[in-house]
Amino acid sequence: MRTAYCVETVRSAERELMARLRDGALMQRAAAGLGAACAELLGRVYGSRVVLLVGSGDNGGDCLYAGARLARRGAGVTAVLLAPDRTHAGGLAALRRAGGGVARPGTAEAVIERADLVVDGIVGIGGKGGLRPDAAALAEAAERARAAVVAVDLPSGVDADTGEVHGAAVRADLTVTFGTHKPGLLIDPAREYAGSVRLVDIGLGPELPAEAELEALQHADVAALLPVPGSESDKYRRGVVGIAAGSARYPGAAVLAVSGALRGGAGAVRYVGPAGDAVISRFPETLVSDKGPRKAGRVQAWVVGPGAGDDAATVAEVLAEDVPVLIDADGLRLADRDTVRARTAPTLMTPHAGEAAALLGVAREEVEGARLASVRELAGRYAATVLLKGSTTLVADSAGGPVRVNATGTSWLATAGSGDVLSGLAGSLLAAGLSAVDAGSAAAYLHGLAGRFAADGAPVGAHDVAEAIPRAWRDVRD
Ligand SMILES: NC(=O)C1=CN([C@@H]2O[C@H](COP(=O)(O)OP(=O)(O)OC[C@H]3O[C@@H](n4cnc5c(N)ncnc54)[C@H](O)[C@@H]3O)[C@@H](O)[C@H]2O)[C@@H](O)CC1
Ligand SMILES: [K+]
Repeated sequence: MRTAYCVETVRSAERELMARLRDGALMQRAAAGLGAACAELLGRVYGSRVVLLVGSGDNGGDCLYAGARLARRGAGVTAVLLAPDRTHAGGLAALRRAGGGVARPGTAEAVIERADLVVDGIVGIGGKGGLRPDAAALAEAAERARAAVVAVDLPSGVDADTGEVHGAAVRADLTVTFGTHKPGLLIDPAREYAGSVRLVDIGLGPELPAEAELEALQHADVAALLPVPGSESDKYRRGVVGIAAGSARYPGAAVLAVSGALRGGAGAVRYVGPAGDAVISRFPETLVSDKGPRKAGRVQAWVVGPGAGDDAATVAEVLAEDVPVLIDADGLRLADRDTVRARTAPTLMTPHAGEAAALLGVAREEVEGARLASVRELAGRYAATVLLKGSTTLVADSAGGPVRVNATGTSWLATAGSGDVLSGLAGSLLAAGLSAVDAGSAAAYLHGLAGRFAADGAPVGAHDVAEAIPRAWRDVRD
């Protein structure tokens, strides 16, 4: 499991740890890890040109000490100081002792333009809001330059706790972060600014609380969640998932939701709705019923909404069932909020940013720019588990606990019907007995991986993604 902690938690863990260490020890650990990562990126340190962008806090201190390490190995290191009178004194002295220098006023842009590597120590977890104009100018110069950019702890200008980016921020190729990931490094849009992320252990682990603010499942975590039939299993014990989806106008949504559900681990898939013929001709193993959800027979979890058009009655009927329900697509618009809130069985809602924006009454860009706040707000409003789809999918539960973030997705997944496959897959995992948070995050993980396998660098259709789910499943369990 990859975990991320907010600034406040990091600060208090650091205080605990620093109380037991000599002054400056943590910064030396950070600088050693940072220096090593920079050296690796440079390949040849001797003779390389390194420019340090140095703000007035400890982030600048890390940067200066790492720069001193590179200077001792023969790099030409120049520091650009944003606030010369408030620069970390120890770090600057170390850089000078190692043979590094400070850029003369007015030469910053020229120095950056000639650099092989720019190290961004403008601001770290002490940052507030978008970069100030003088810092923003340096970030822009670094973006224009051909140099590789390494961010210290965080790309300067991104919000560590939320992943929001307000105004200019540094675009890094690599971010070297200390002690723990910060939520912003795993959530878009900030994640994109971070490039690849390397975590340097500075001994913070034992001081961090057991429960993180954000979690990202890895292969082993997903493998442990996936249901495996035992020798005594029959289809009912493995779970029956009901799919109430599709309409005369959108029969394909039903087919795709069923295609995801068949690969999700439930023992049987029951389909209810007007697209029965289309479903059965593609997937003859589906149990098809035209009697409506209540009379469909045994179901351990329902998926309602994909391609549902305006069929509010079916949505209401499903929500009245006392089993886990996944609401997607049209169902999100048709579901009555108070009814969802009053449910005692789990509810998992799976909006994309546009659907989430409609439910929240804000613009789509607002949701995309503040994904963490949006998913939490929706979970609270509906007293449900909410999976917000996107380049970094988030899953939040109204009861609190860590928000899950999924990063296996690929932009090739932004294709019609891909969400229907996900809802079937997640519904199937719900029927197999996973909690709403686990079902949502394991489904997002498998779906993302399946998308990568199916796409392999080329456009794919949603049915290709569904067909690649077994491969994703095997890959995770290997
Ligand atoms: N606290 C610790 O134990 C450790 C901290 N470390 C480093 O220290 C950093 C935190 O240091 P600080 O608390 O000094 O804070 P920072 O260095 O992150 O930022 C504070 C400085 O940035 C300026 N600033 C804030 N917002 C700005 C903006 N929007 N535009 C331009 N300038 C802005 C402030 O005026 C202040 O001088 C971490 O990110 C990490 O790099 C590491 O050395 C490891 C140990
Ligand atoms: K930084």
